[in-house]
Amino acid sequence: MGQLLSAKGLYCERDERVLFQDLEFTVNQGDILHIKGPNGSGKTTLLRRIVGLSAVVEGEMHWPEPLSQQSGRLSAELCWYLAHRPAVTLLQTPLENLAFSLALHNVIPKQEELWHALETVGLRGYEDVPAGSLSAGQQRRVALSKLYVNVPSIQLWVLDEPFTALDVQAVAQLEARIEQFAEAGGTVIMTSHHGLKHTAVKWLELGGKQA
Ligand SMILES: Nc1ncnc2c1ncn2[C@@H]1O[C@H](COP(=O)(O)OP(=O)(O)OP(=O)(O)O)[C@@H](O)[C@H]1O
Repeated sequence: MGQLLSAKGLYCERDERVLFQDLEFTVNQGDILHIKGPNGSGKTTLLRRIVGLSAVVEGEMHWPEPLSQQSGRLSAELCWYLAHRPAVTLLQTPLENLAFSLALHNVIPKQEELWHALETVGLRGYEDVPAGSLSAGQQRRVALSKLYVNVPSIQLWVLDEPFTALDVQAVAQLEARIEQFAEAGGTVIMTSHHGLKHTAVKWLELGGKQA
């Protein structure tokens, strides 16, 4: 499978503290790249740079077409980015949140696909409850539900601590879904303090070693 991202000479300094320097890595289609490191080491900062939301990281990042826009930045329509705090609209129901996320990517799924995704993440029965009335783990499940809708245009998942607040069963289910996406040729770049069991995971440790 082809190369998806190559990054070279990445440097980031915050409040006169160097978070990382001379950082270099490549990501291929089908890879799961696990970015590790202690709290405050710059994992979220790096993910935000990868999806083009942060300008504080210097250095080169190259995406092949069609993943890159003319500016050389990642094209947002080809990627799901799940931020550390679930991007869930609290006044909307899980069903509305999911439909809205997909619509932003110009995806209008069949109603049964939405129900299936919500059922898979254990939110059947809660589809009409405003997300603000759900628990932290359930809100995380709302954000994750889009990963269970098949969107052929999405080639990359960028996930920041996706296991936060999930129970043991939901963690195992999400791990399996990540593996399934990668086995089908999708690429995952993620942070997690939770160790992944998948054997094909590549990892990158900020301030540490790379594999
Ligand atoms: N907007 C900001 N302005 C100034 N400093 C910031 C900003 N965002 C993050 N930082 C600093 O950058 C450092 C790295 O933060 P970041 O969130 O990338 O770490 P992390 O490795 O993801 O941490 P955690 O494991 O706790 O999620 C922290 O020391 C943080 O204070």
